[in-house]
Amino acid sequence: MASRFVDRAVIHLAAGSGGNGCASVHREKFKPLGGPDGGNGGGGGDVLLIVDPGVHTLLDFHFRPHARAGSGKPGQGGNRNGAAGETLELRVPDGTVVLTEDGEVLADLIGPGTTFVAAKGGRGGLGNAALASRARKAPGFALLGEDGEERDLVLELRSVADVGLLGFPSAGKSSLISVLSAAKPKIADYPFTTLVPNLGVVTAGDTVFTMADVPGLIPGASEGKGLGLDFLRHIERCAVLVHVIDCATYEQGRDPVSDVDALENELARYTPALGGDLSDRPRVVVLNKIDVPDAAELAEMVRADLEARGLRVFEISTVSRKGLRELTFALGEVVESYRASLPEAEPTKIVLSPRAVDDSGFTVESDPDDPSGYIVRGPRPERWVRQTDFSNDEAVGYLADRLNRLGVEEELARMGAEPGSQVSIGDYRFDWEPSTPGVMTHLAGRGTDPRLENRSRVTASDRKEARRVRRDGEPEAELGENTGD
Ligand SMILES: Nc1nc2c(ncn2[C@@H]2O[C@H](COP(=O)(O)OP(=O)(O)OP(=O)(O)O)[C@@H](O)[C@H]2O)c(=O)[nH]1
Ligand SMILES: [Mg+2]
Repeated sequence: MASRFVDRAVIHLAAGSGGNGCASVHREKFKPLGGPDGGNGGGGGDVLLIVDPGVHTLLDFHFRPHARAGSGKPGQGGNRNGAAGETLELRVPDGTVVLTEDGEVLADLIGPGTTFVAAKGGRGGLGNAALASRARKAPGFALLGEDGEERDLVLELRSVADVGLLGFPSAGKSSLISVLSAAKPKIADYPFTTLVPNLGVVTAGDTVFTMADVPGLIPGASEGKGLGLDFLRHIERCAVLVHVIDCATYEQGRDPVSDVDALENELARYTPALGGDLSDRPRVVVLNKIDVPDAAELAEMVRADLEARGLRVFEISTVSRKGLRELTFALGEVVESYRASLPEAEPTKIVLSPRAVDDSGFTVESDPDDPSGYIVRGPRPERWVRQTDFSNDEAVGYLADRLNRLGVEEELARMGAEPGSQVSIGDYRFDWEPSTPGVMTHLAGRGTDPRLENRSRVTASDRKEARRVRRDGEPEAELGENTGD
């Protein structure tokens, strides 16, 4: 069969990069150096996964496993900020579980509209206007935009249904859902007809419940045989498990009791990724195909054996429709009492993001590969390094100021770093040149565009501005210290 199972997909996502900030100096006739006016780069677009009730499989992701959100535009002179990159919204079916490639569950997406930020767009870099401060009146640099996050994720579909039908291939699971609900799944006399779960809505008096027909199970499924685990995933969310047993099979070594044993054995060996335990789910046994005389006889024979195990047993035929009404109402009752036993439902989480919020910490360690080297780790130092244009001395000086303020220099000194020691942060390596804490921030040279150096005395334009402020009450560009954290 050429069909592929489409309830699992590996996807490769790239969020948009942030645009670079702009370093620009305002120019006007008679006022050639009017101050920094470089705008900020736009933020990169996120990649979002959003539950859409109109989407039922992960098929699209098989054909298009790569997705990229839009990048932010660079800032421009005249205080123009770059446009933000476009967010990419990927539509996934209800019940999609998001995992890392190592199998760690990141999110379980249930309920229409539930959204998961799968890859975060890079921040835009601040322009030199936003970087200006009292100590750094006209920065001759801007920050670089950050790369967007790139992630490889696994999507798995776990149907959200009240009742899960399980059974050997060709037992009649799809037939059963087709006679109990409006669902019209493919039914055929070859095994593994069903490759994706079919969902049906069943009405039993006042009770309405959903039923999932899942691919056929064979012994060894829990080790991946047949459709294996692809099948077993779907029952994780089902409140009630129904064994659909083919009483008319002539296959060697099979009979209703050993079929139930085989199914139970696979269930027992399966470890639900979402936690919990399948052994406590209520079970019902359906003996199918009793329109066939031999099957009816066999069903009658094994009923007592199965009931002795505490199982509720129903004899049915999806062809003659015998026993269907009784089965439907019994399932409705089991579903109702299971629902009543559940703790209060958690409200649907609308936006899920697994990332930690606190990014303020950092560590300094000696470099195992370099006896005189040190490695600085931490979200902020690493981000600041990525934002730095190393071809610009002023930008490098600004980075040093930031690291110093965070206490990185102090910690390096405490760890025994000396001038010239190799320090690695993220993908970058530096020769460490310690600055004396407290002194650097007063160095006028750093962070000031050399073209503006003679502005340390009060100029005509300063006086003019002061007059304007007295008149209008508002400075033209009073910029606080903005570090772009
Ligand atoms: N005689 C008889 N045949 C049935 C009955 N129910 C289903 N069948 C037949 O059994 C075969 C398999 O039925 P399906 O409903 O496709 O079985 P399934 O369990 O969904 O099979 P897979 O999807 O392959 O796992 C088909 O040829 C059906 O017509 C029944 O009550 N009586
Ligand atoms: Mg089927």
